[in-house]
Amino acid sequence: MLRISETFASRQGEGLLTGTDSFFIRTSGCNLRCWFCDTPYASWRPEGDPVSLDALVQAVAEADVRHVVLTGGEPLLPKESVRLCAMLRERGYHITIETAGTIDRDIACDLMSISPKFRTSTPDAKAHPRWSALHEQRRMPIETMHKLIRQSGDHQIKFVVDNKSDFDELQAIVEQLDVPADKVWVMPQGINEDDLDQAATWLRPWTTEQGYRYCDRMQIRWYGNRRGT
Ligand SMILES: C[S@@+](CC[C@H](N)C(=O)[O-])C[C@H]1O[C@@H](n2cnc3c(N)ncnc32)[C@H](O)[C@@H]1O
Ligand SMILES: Nc1nc2[nH]cc(C(=O)O)c2c(=O)[nH]1
Ligand code: SF4
Ligand SMILES: [Mg+2]
Repeated sequence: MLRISETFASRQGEGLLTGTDSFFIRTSGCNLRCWFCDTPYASWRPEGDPVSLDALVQAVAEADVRHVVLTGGEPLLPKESVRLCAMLRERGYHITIETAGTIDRDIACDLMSISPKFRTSTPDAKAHPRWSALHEQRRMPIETMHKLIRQSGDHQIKFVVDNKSDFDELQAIVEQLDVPADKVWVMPQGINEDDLDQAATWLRPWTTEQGYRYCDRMQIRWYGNRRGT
């Protein structure tokens, strides 16, 4: 069983597979608490009931797509995700895992999409002292990220940039992960088109200068910031 906040058919809105029809499985629960989390119903206030792995495989079959995105919350937190991923791959699906990359699991997927969390994503220490400390302690286990990358067919590193002060940390992480520039995606923090358009004015040129790839959040442009899209 896996606690699930939502499943839905949509198009991948971010990164390498942008535009690809996909079935999304969103686990509930997260070991971090980014202040900007766009799915608080899977992190800060986790919702949803346990669903059997067989029922999830069945839901994927009914969706009639080849691509599955396992996201959350943090999909590597429940160990049952390893089995679900294996079951789906045995059936020939392409699996993307959207993860913050902080949990060490022996899991194989087709595209490991790691979104490392900067110090600026830590929640406010006064309002959330416990989660602020845990976020800081957990967010950057570089060796775990290396291992997740090694285990998967392909990978992308997708940074959420809130402001220019994130640039130095981004560069330091790219260096430590030792990934080529074309695996690095730079995505603006934002949950509406105005945020995205504003960020693009300063973030897109910087991204291009560095040789990285710019990651718009197309689902917001296609559907708005709505659940189940
Ligand atoms: C909700 S997270 C779930 C997977 C995993 N916990 C993670 O953070 O990678 C899915 C994706 O949304 C990104 N994200 C969450 N809130 C965001 C925001 N306000 N602006 C931009 N990206 C955001 C995350 O960085 C991640 O790439
Ligand atoms: N359309 C769409 N594309 C996405 N790519 C990553 C998502 C996520 O929340 O992990 C996501 C999502 O929630 N919707
Ligand atoms: S790690 Fe992902 S799911 Fe967890 S709080 Fe941060 S953005 Fe939300
Ligand atoms: Mg999302």
